Amino acid sequence: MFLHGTSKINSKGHLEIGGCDVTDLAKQFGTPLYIVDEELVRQRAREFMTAFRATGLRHQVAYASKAFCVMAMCRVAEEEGMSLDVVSDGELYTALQAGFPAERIHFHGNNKTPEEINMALDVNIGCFVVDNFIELQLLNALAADKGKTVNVLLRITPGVEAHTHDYISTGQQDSKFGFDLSNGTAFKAVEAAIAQPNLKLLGVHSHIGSQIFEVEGFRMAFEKVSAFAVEIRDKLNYTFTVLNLGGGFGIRYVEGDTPLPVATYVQAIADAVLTTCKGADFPLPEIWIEPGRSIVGDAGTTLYTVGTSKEIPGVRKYIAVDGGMTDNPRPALYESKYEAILANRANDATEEVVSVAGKCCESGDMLIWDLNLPAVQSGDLLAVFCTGAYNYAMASNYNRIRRPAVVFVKDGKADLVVARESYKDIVGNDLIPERLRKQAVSK
Ligand SMILES: Cc1ncc(COP(=O)(O)O)c(C=O)c1O
Ligand SMILES: N[C@@H](CCCC[NH3+])C(=O)O
Repeated sequence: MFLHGTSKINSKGHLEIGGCDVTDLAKQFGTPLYIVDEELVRQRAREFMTAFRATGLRHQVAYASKAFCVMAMCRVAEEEGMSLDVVSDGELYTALQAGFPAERIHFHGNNKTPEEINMALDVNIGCFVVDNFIELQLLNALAADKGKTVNVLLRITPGVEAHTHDYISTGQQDSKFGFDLSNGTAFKAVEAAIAQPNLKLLGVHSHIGSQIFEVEGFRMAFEKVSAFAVEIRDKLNYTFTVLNLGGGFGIRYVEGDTPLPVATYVQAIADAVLTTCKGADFPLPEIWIEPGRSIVGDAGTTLYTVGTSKEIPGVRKYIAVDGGMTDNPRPALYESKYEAILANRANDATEEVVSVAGKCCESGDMLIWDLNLPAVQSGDLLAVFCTGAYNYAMASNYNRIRRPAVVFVKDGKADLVVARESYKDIVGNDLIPERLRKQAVSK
């Protein structure tokens, strides 16, 4: 059994995270429950910050809040000295409500609306990562209306395919994101950006994908990006001061996943920066990165209560938990794999192989196939590990299932940071038009 961060099995044979016995957490907060090991989040953030400091490069580590965006997490990101990457008005609003400094926020997205751009302009966010020509014009016009000049990076697709699931790989040429480097579009975008009076072009951004286990993709992306920076300097006499290499640093979900230590990724990036810039006599740029999953992924655990089971002799045994694809859509979307244990009987010997189903009315609502567990009983607690990234963030109300609560645990204390949705929340935005109300009454 692989335990992350502060997780351990206590003397009662129960899973404990952040000094809290999860069986107590289940009693106090109910299940399903997202449990976040705050210390591990902070540790991951510090690994990036420390590794960058050691390189001597000017840098920003921007937490990609899409991975898990709640106000408490924004507070932790700020306290750890990170910047913040947001991709929507909702994420921006969350960050601002949490008091995150606007000047450390970077705004991403391939279809930012005028309302979103205005909202970000009004609070003077640090940087827009511009994705396309329409946005370039729109941003300049809206900034001009407000008499402002804004920092921008241009998102380019460097033509590097990271080895990961197709749906989460973004740096290849055939992608909805960014300006294509290889066909000259990125060059035209730089010319267009420089010509806009209300935009200050800092440099370019590239993101090659997610859950990446090797440094080669980052190195290749940097080589392409830096060669582009040199080309721009030589042809347009314009020098980029920022290069952003995005996120995508992999984590260990299951046995066989082999992430590199954070310092290895960072050192490889720094080596590429130093060598290339020296070779091209290019002034050292500020390096930005945007880790999401690698900050919060392994710090999250989802706790479920087992309910029913179904055995099909000679085929398999299903056990069903009180959540599923509504709180973790990743297995259904990407065939993602997870490890799990019985949190209330963690020392019991494994006795059976079960497949873990959710409670949605959907055959594809499976969390884990073929998991070794002790003989499972109704009422057991199942802890699924590594659910900190893209779980709460991608949760839905399908089947009108209420989104679970989130607790931060640390030093034996559990703090509720997101309350479980209520029935009221479920119908909170519903309205019954007068004519239907009458019908309902007359039935
Ligand atoms: C532009 C950008 N930056 C950062 C991230 C964060 O990626 P990850 O969570 O894999 O670090 C993503 C998502 O993949 C992204 O699209
Ligand atoms: N949502 C993806 C990662 C983000 C991909 C897009 N930037 C996942 O759960 O793995």
